[in-house]
Amino acid sequence: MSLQELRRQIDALDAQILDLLTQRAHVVQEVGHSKTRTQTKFFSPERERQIFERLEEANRGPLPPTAVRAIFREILSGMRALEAQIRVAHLGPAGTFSHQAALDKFGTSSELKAADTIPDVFALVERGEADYGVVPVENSTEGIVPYTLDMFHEKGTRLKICAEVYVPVVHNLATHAETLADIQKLYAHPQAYAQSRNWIRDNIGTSVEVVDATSNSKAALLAAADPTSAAITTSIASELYAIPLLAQHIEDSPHNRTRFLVIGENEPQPSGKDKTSIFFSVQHRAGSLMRAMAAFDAHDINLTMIESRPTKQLPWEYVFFIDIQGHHKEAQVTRALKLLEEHSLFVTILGSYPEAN
Ligand SMILES: O=C(O)C(=O)C[C@]1(C(=O)O)C=C[C@@H](O)C=C1
Repeated sequence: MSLQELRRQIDALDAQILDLLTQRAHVVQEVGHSKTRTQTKFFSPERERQIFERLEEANRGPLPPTAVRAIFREILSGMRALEAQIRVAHLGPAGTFSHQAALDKFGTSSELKAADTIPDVFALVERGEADYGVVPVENSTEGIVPYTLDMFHEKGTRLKICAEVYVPVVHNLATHAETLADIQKLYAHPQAYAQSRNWIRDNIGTSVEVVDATSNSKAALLAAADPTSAAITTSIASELYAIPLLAQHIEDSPHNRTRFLVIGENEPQPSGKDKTSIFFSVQHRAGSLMRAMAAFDAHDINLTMIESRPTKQLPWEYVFFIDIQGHHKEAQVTRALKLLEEHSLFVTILGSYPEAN
């Protein structure tokens, strides 16, 4: 078949896709009206999880699952915006992994706002200036982000966790220099540098001057102004500051990822595959933590994270953060949490939300 004929087929298919999207958009507008009447949250992470899961099962290729996901992430973002403009605060500045996490969850049709600190992200949502917030909570190689956990027990936020997102930690080398040999200065956030140290040593050498930057995004901004310098940065920051990527995936560990939480006033219903985050405290006595934790074993509940934080009220007293599989409305989880309560000073549920696909 000629190129012209193949392109005619593509045009006809595009017209059908657009027609179907328009039909879908009309249905979503009706959902939006019904949600306005019943005062239901427009963002429904449990429903979105089911949509992605169904698409993944139905996909027979040749489009890879990541491509189907990316396409539908944007479709859902556009559809959601027909119901309401969703405002999302994330840890800034723009161009960082938190920005990437917010885009991965909400797509480009949402209104994103960069906040200076993790407490600022919470404050924007608490004051109603954003509908949701996106904050980092743990990294697979560096461990937890204490500032985020402390917002729950120390600062006592009323916000709930309503979704989670995992973002692979991908570092790139952005520069206006033509070759690696032309690079004299390297701007990098200390963590990004530490995570790309071997690549830098093997490819740029040890004589390059390394200058600390406060974020991956700031590194790109600084390097964009000087063609003899480079930055370790994210692909969105390289787009944002129009500085080309000379090398991609310079991170030393390909398995490093960061988990982000979406916080808001939304309490998703069970999706079929959920997580529940809680924190609790036990008496400062031998065996009390073990007796409390036995609740999960007794009800066959799987733990995906456990972390302790000092109470900061009395020295050497701790609160425990735990993520379990299941939704707190599911009978087995309800029973386990009741048993946990019997052996704890207090138990606070931070939210039940769909597990990231
Ligand atoms: O099913 C819903 O609750 C909708 O609002 C529709 C829809 C969609 O486009 O499919 C849009 C936004 C929600 O987050 C989930 C799904």
